[in-house]
Formats: sequence, C-alpha cells, structure tokens
Amino acid sequence: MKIAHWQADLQQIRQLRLFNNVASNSIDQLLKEFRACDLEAGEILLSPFNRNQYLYLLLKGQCQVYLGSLENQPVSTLSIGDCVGEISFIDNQHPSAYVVASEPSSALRLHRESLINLFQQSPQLMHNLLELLCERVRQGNRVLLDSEQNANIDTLTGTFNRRWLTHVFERESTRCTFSKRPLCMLMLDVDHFKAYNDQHGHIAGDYALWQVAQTLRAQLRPTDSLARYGGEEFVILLPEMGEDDGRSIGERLRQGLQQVTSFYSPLGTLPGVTVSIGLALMQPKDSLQSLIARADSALYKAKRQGRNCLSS
Ligand SMILES: Nc1nc2c(ncn2[C@@H]2O[C@H](COP(=O)(O)OP(=O)(O)OP(=O)(O)O)[C@@H](O)[C@H]2O)c(=O)[nH]1
Repeated sequence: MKIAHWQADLQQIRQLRLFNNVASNSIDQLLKEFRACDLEAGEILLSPFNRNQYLYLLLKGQCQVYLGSLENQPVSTLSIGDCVGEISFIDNQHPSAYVVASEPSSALRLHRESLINLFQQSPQLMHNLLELLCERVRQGNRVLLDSEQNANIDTLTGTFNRRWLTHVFERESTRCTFSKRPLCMLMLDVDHFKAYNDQHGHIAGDYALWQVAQTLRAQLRPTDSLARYGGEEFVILLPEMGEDDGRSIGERLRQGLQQVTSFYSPLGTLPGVTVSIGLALMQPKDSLQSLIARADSALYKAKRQGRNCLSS
C-alpha cells in the first residue's frame, strides 16, 4: 500500500455515504484526519491474521471479501463509496474476513486514534458509520442464511439432504403428534442402479437420479418433504397421511416413474428407471432412526418381491 497524494474533491466526498448530510464546514476539518492510499491489484487490505487499525473508504477501484480462506469464492464485492474494515476499526479485534483489492484501487484511510475526535466533530458522520455497520450485519446474516440453506440441499438433485431430513422430521413429527394426526414415510430406492451405471456410465446415472427427483417433486404437495437420503435412495415424509393415503401416493409416484421410459439429458436420450418403495407409518415414540429402520425393511421386502413395487 502506498500513501498517495490526494487533492480532496468536495463534490466527490459529499457523494460518499460516510459523509452523507455532513455539514460542508465540517468536511474540511474531518478530511484532515484521513490519508489517501493506493492499492495494487491483488493487495490484501485486511486479513484475519492481522489486527486492523484503519477504516478505509474506497474512492476508486473495487475490493472483494473472502470468508474463511482466500481459496473460497468471494462473498461480496465492495465498490466506490463503500467502507472497509469498519468492524475491526471500532472493536480493535482481528478482521473476520479477508478483503483484497481486485483491481488497482484508491482509498482514504483513517486511523482509529482519530475516531473520538471525528465523532465529537460530527455526530452525523457517526450516524452514517452506524448505518453502514448495520448494513454489514444484515449482509452477514444473509450470507449465513444462504450457507445454511445450501448445507441442506443435495447438489446433484436439488432436493433436500439427510441433514435437513433430521431437522424437518423433528418439526413434522411433533406437529402431527400434537394434533393427533398420522405421518407416513416412504423410502425409495432406484432398481438395478448398479447395472444402469455400468451400462450407461456414471454421468448418465447422475442424470437419472436428477430425473427421479424432478418426477417425484412434481407429484408432491408443498407440505410433503423429499430428501435424497444417500446414493440412489430418497425419503419422503408425508405429514397428516395415514397408511392407505401413503400407499396410494407411493403407488402414484412409482407409476409416475415407470411411465418415464426415457428422458432427455445432455448426453442424449437415456432410459428411465423404476423404484422400489418401503412404507412405514409413524408410531408413538418413534425416532427418525426407528421410523427409517421400518421403512428400510419394508423397502427390502419390496426388493425381494421383484422390485418396482411398494411394500409396508
Ligand atoms: N451415478 C450415480 N450412481 C450412484 C450414486 N450414488 C450411488 N450410486 C450407485 O448406485 C449403485 C447402487 O447399487 P446397489 O446398492 O448394488 O443396488 P442396485 O444395483 O440398485 O440394486 P437393487 O437396489 O437391489 O435394485 C452403486 O453402483 C452406486 O455406485 C450417484 O450419486 N450417482
């Protein structure tokens, strides 16, 4: 980072959010506390390994924010007018993220020693800084929410995964028990899938799993929960469904897949697959594990009965 010569352009300064509505006669005084600096592309401005003493205000260029490691995808981009390092500047702790200049950039920087001075001179600037901080907190919460949602999604099929099933079972089983309603579980397993992979290739197998997920999802209610439980196994929770209803839904899903005799994929047309289904009705005191164990043995029965059928 190079300290740069900088001629204050009041027009530009007034447009920066930190200086929003700050009285013109204070700006001159405030700017004396700032130093201009130039950053090269790739330069690391903040790192969780180094304590940060400065608040940066981007005047030119842009920076990217990385959480955890610089190998990860950037979580956000900071551009002209954005503040950098405001949290560690205030609490004097290590930054929680890496901030890297993604192109040659210029910034104004302010040492934390000037903080008190600055606030005394301009409550408006303090107000602006608080607003920017709140925005950063909200942005952080959004990133957290996104990563939480991604952690529940199976990347191949776009359905929920086993982790999410644990979470949703807790909620739905409590709700159904409380309202004295039944809950049904279906466990589906693609038939002869090893042979499918062997014959058409693993990528084709991946497309077939994707196709299964699409077909199942299209036939379920929004309140039903579809999760990929593992390899070629899916679990469906049917809240407020007794055994007979669960059976007819399972049967409809099985037939729906049987009817997809072929489907289009980026590899060309591929044959469809069939599934075997095990059904289990939730009993009082059932845990997710005990319910899955019964659905799994019903599935095993369906496999023994010749596959492409439902058993309970
Ligand atoms: N393409 C693909 N294959 C997978 C995936 N997960 C598991 N498999 C394959 O699924 C196959 C499952 O084989 P098996 O458990 O022997 O069962 P099966 O051949 O389907 O036979 P049955 O279940 O008895 O009808 C294995 O060959 C796994 O490699 C995946 O994500 N993609």
